[in-house]
Amino acid sequence: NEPRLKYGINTLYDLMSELRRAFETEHVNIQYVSAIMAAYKSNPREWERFAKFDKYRYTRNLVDVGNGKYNLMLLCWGEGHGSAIHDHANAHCFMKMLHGELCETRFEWPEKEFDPDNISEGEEAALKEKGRTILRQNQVCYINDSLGLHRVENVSNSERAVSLHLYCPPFDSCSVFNQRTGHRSTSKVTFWSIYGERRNKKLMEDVEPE
Ligand SMILES: O=C(O)CCSS
Ligand SMILES: [Fe+2]
Repeated sequence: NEPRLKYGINTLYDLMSELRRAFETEHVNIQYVSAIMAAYKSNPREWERFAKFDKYRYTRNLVDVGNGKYNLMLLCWGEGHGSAIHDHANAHCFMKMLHGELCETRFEWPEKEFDPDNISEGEEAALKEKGRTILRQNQVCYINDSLGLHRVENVSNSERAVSLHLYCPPFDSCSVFNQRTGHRSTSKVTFWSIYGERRNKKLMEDVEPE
């Protein structure tokens, strides 16, 4: 199902329908999905209706449930907002920059299970950093658990950032890690808005595929 790419991905709608086609089969073609997402040139007029910012932390705004195969969402990062160090719950994670820049820092998995009686003191942290990348507009980044953990942050103190994330299969919780101790805990992930609507808490849980 690659021929469509030669006609280009002109709108967010094109991108969403091409992604639906790309995920029709069980096999996830990482190169092809990355190429489609890279081919879309960000146009704020197409995605600003999903872009909701919160003063204190980044927001997750559901755009499409992809026939139940994946979640496509817009993440809105105020100045200085960042994620915890996290894994991706055995799912594929594709991330495309739509506005501003984000800094991605990757980490190795903790070598040993967290031992509360033996927390490594001193500056050597339990999670080894293994690289830092500045993601710029329209760039696509891919990660899955076999590639390690990461933290994503908007390090700018003057510019907000918006990124488009696709998780396949969808998940509603992941693991978060303490960089110094390697302690792992589970974090539920929620949506600030659904299909552009800010809904009350109750409705957040029961999102049915469109
Ligand atoms: O989905 C999240 O909240 C993590 C954003 S970085 S992939
Ligand atoms: Fe992530």
